[in-house]
Amino acid sequence: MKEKRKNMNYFKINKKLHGSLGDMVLNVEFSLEKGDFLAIMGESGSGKTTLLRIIAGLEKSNSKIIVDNEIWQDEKNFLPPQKRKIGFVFQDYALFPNMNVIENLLYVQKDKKLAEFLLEITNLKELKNRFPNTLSGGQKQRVALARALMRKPKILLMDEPFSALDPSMRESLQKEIFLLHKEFNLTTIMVSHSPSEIYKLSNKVIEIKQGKIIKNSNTKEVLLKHSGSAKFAFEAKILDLKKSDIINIAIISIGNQISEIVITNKEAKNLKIGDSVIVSTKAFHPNIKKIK
Ligand SMILES: Nc1ncnc2c1ncn2[C@@H]1O[C@H](COP(=O)(O)OP(=O)(O)OP(=O)(O)O)[C@@H](O)[C@H]1O
Repeated sequence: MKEKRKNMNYFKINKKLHGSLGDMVLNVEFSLEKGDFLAIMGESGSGKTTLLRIIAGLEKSNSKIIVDNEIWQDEKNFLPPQKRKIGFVFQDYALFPNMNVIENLLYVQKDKKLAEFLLEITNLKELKNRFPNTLSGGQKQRVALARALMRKPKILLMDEPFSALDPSMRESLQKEIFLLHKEFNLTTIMVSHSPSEIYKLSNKVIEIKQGKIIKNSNTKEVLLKHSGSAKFAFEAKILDLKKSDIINIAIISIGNQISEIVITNKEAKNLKIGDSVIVSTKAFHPNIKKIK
């Protein structure tokens, strides 16, 4: 893989991990252009968080990391975390509880002007003297984001940043992150389990399984992979299977929705509760009703 093109960021990550199924090797290689928004998906324990921590320099590993033509890590070099231009947003915010909002930002860098600017654009100005325990989840996550931007990062890392938020908070923060990513021309890497979030925010997706990349593509290609000739396709989970005299019904969950669908005898024989399935339809005239 070509690793030194201008504006290219190159990552070749290698680390032995003790996985739940025994030892496994996290071994992934990818490159990103400035301005890319990469989503990383994969089952629990596949190595996603460790990958972010290695890029941030928080874990020792046998890796090669080049960001904006600067070697952060290779066989001979290891740039410590505080020297890497990284912003890290964690799932649980990780704010300093004994510091108010603006102090949390200034701890990273004593640049009052930048801190005031970031508080302004993340709508936190009114809250700058408040302590984290008096803020809502969404507000805390916005502080974490503003703090991550204090370093003017070359790479913004986010580990499931919306998972602790309710759906409306999640949606407004997603919009904010999308705008900030564009405005600051960031290169962002986000771990996420949510296809809709990945679709809205990212332009590239990597899927990891047991430490290896099993898909690396642009977002639309990966997420619309099941469409084929079908018009709609959703990933769903079977919650229950019922059989009446004439028909078989599967109760499925799609995101936060639960639906009943009629299935054939043959399909019913192959399915059991808990299975993940693709439900697709060739409906040509969908009915769409606005609810909000
Ligand atoms: N420093 C380490 N040394 C050895 N093994 C590790 C280390 N850090 C994590 N692991 C193991 O590597 C595996 C992957 O962990 P990781 O947290 O990266 O997974 P993940 O994909 O982020 O999972 P989740 O989606 O549940 O957060 C786990 O089994 C974990 O116990």
